[in-house]
Amino acid sequence: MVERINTTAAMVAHMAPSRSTTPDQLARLIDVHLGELREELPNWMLAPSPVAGRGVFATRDIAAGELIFRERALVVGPTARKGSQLNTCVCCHRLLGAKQFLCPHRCTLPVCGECADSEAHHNECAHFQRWQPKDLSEECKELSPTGEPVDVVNPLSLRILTAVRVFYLSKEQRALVDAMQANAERGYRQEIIKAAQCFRKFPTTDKPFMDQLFRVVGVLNTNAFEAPCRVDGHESLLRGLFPLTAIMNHECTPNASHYFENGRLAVVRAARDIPKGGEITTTYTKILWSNLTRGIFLKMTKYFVCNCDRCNDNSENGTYLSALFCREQGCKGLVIPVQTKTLQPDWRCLSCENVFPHAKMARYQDFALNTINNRINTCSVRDMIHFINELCPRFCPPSNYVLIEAKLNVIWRMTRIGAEEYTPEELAHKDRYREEILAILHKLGAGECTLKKLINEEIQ
Ligand SMILES: C[S@@+](CC[C@H](N)C(=O)[O-])C[C@H]1O[C@@H](n2cnc3c(N)ncnc32)[C@H](O)[C@@H]1O
Repeated sequence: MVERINTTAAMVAHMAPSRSTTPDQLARLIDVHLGELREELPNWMLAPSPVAGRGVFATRDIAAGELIFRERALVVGPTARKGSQLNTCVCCHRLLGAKQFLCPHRCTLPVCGECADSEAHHNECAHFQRWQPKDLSEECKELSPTGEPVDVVNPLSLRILTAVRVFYLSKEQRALVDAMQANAERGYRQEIIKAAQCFRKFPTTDKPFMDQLFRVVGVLNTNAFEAPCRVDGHESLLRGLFPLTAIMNHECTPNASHYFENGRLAVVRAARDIPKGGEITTTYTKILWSNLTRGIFLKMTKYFVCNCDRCNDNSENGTYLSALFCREQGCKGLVIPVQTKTLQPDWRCLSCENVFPHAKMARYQDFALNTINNRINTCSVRDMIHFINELCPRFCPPSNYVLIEAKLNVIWRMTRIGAEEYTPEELAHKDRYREEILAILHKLGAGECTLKKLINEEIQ
């Protein structure tokens, strides 16, 4: 039975923080959370990490491909990202009708008829009602071409739902949330301030509650994953907190890979052999991104600078994923960043040895990125293959990560269910792209990573 909490004060009292969770307490909370998914003798353990904070470590040798753990989400909710279909039930994640899909109890959350009266929706429904959401449907009536009322969801209030759900977890589950790292980032406050504007009675003056909420949102932004979920053919992205998966620290070519089953189960496997005592790592970025792109992403979204071997090698294990063409007239050499420990390096040509300032090369990289991404968004697969093979080589070296990602996009589109028929020549290009990407993953030492599995098993 879900506990019913009726006032903000009761929620806060129920959510009292335990500031200093010891490693033993954290391990116990994780065990309780794993429940029957916890192995009797796990091949992992939690320990302080030389990389950052706590980490996950191998208790014995683990072979590549071996299962490390499976974990159910502690809490999930809608990501409500740009481009998400907001008319998706917040409980069962089914696609709802296009016009009327909001909860009949006027909490303004999109929910199906069955879930509207379910135990799972009860607390959050009452909670949103108490905050008195502003009803956008009335204001946006004129947007409907027929003048009929059309339900409208504010993505900002929808995104706060995962945080609200944290307040209704059990005491031990909330102690686990409280034991997780929360980066203190001012941008996270904006998320709450903007959400507050969607309600008439958001308790903005209730400092203890707001402090709790800021911390919960900090925990979510530091640790939550975007986990794909498919229900009746409808795909949505869930914002899911998987505490054990989240405790794994980042490495740009990690020794473990994680994937999600229907948004609610995380599965972690060894990508390479991991020796007893070794830290088990995962990646917070895309594996094919260049050093600079990963560095900027980690700095801007996770607030740290990675210092792994791959980040410290400006040839990027010989993959030259950052490389651009030399800007010197007549030279078609490859230019790569010189220094590795800065996000604004000088760039040097491997042929003529000329050095270029970062600003110039960053503009060139942006041009390549925008040109290729514009094509991806607007071109058919057939035109994309022509563009990649005939036009890209004029301005972008074949090793550049943007071009590699474009090839991955072509493979992906060609193997989608319901994709059109392709000529033998087009299929041969697809196979060549596959081989190229597998060779890059091999050079990176990525082992049995998720992308390799995807390329070999699903997008052949
Ligand atoms: C999801 S937490 C990882 C678990 C964290 N170590 C803990 O003790 O809870 C993500 C945070 O861990 C730290 N972190 C993870 N990988 C790192 C790395 N390779 N280098 C530096 N900091 C890292 C960063 O502060 C990052 O924002």
